Amino acid sequence: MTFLSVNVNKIAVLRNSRGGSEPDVVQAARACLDAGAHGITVHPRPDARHIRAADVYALGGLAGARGVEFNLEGNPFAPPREGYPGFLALCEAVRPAQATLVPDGDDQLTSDHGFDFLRDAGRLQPLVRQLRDMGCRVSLFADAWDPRRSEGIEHAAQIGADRIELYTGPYADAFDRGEQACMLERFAAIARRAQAAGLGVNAGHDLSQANLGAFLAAVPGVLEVSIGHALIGEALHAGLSATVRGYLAILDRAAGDPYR
Ligand SMILES: CC(=O)[C@@H](O)[C@H](O)COP(=O)(O)O
Ligand SMILES: NCC(=O)COP(=O)(O)O
Repeated sequence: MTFLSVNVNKIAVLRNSRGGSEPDVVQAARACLDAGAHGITVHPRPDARHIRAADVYALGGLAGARGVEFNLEGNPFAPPREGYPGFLALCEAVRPAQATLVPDGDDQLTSDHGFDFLRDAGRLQPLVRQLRDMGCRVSLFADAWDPRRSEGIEHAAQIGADRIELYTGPYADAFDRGEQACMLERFAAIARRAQAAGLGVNAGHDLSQANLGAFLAAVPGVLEVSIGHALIGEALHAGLSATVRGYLAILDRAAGDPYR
């Protein structure tokens, strides 16, 4: 069984667009867990464009109270700044069940590549150890489509990581073009190599109800998918009709009010 961890970054995007606290990320996370999601993911960015440190603390508390996995994603090399204490400091404070390290820069619109393990293993090793000492399972964001980056995937196991997370953005793009077959073969091959090295395999980025089934059918043993962007968009579409009907019911009641 593959676990679903819902990424609630996009709820915070909406909230921050108006200031204030609505829509509330903790309430959204609670709804996801009530519906059966296995965990909650957030990927706070140093510029606090969506998830803020306070959200991380609140969601960590919710996950702890509900006994579900909290997956905290981020770049461990990004320096702290005002409003962002740094990835390791956040992990120290909330002790997420899983820390997913992602090598992205502040200037990126979103995550778009995994680690180059041949190059990055040395500097990752002490961080992996620190996070494991905090009690976190450690997962490293990994490419499957770019042979140069996935070349040293076994190094992830050698430096003590528990899992990799396959960056599925290129798969989602290929799926949209109807050209996913060759991409799926590459993902399946890297997943098998990682598993042979003793690593668990997670996956995420741009997965959706349209492309998830084919991915899981082709790639063996995926332990967890973290999904946010498409899931929150799909949830908006799924909920729009009912919400509009709710407003119309209010207007109907008001029209029948003789004191109006
Ligand atoms: C690592 C990954 O693929 C996701 O965490 C993704 O980066 C979400 O981040 P944004 O919501 O900022 O795009
Ligand atoms: N790790 C991937 C994630 O958390 C969500 O990515 P996306 O579904 O928002 O693209």
